[in-house]
Amino acid sequence: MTTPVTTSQEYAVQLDSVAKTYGTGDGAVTALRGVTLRLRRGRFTAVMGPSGSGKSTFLHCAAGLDRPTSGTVRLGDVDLGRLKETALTELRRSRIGFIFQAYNLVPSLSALDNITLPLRFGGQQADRAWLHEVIGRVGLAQHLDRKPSQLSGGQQQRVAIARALITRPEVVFADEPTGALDTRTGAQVLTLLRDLVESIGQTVVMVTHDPVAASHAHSVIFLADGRVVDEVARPTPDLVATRMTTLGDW
Ligand SMILES: Nc1ncnc2c1ncn2[C@@H]1O[C@H](COP(=O)(O)OP(=O)(O)OP(=O)(O)O)[C@@H](O)[C@H]1O
Repeated sequence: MTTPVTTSQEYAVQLDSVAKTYGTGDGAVTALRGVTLRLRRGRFTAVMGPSGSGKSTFLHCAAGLDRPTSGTVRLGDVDLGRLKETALTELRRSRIGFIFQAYNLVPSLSALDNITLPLRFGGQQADRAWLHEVIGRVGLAQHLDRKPSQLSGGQQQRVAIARALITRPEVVFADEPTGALDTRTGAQVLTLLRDLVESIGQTVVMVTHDPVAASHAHSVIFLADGRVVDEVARPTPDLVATRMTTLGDW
């Protein structure tokens, strides 16, 4: 019998005993209480949990936007806790993609300039072939000259997805990416994310409140009171909704 070799290459992100407390003394709030988690490469993982369960805190710590109070977060082989602030900023720009509920596009820039912004921040030129592929995948070829205000919500989120992909990041973190979209447009965005995982092997981690959104993922991790309490593979909306009702308000 051969023992499977577990290498860090198998996992895009690894959290070990991650705890996060905001504030000190009487006002201290503990948002994460020892989260240990491995996120496999090339998978679409959803993170769910009741309001206040620590989802945003988890995302911020896993993506290097915030530092845990204790424990370690690794992106591939890199221990984020060992990086100085400038190195962490550069890692976020070049190796992580972000998609937010509110799109977070620069209003004065065209769709094309928004998409290539992470490259320009790094003083890099766009790889023409990759830029072309990304624009094609998100279906924006006809709208590249438009400013965000001239685009629908779904189109703006597609710009944000293209921007997240342009540096070929190891992981894309999405925070309620369909929270501001109607059901149909939201479903299109989720299908696009899943297609990116299936076709180019993009690793995607998404925080959501929505069982239907979570059902587009390969698996769903459930948080409650700052802890991982369950994981469901091949989720369906019903399965996710049922699990959520046992976890409290959401
Ligand atoms: N900057 C902060 N300062 C103090 N407490 C915070 C801060 N950010 C979050 N918290 C607290 O940490 C806990 C977890 O918050 P977090 O935002 O991670 O939960 P969440 O699951 O994302 O919630 P929601 O679904 O409502 O967005 C909550 O009790 C929250 O009030």
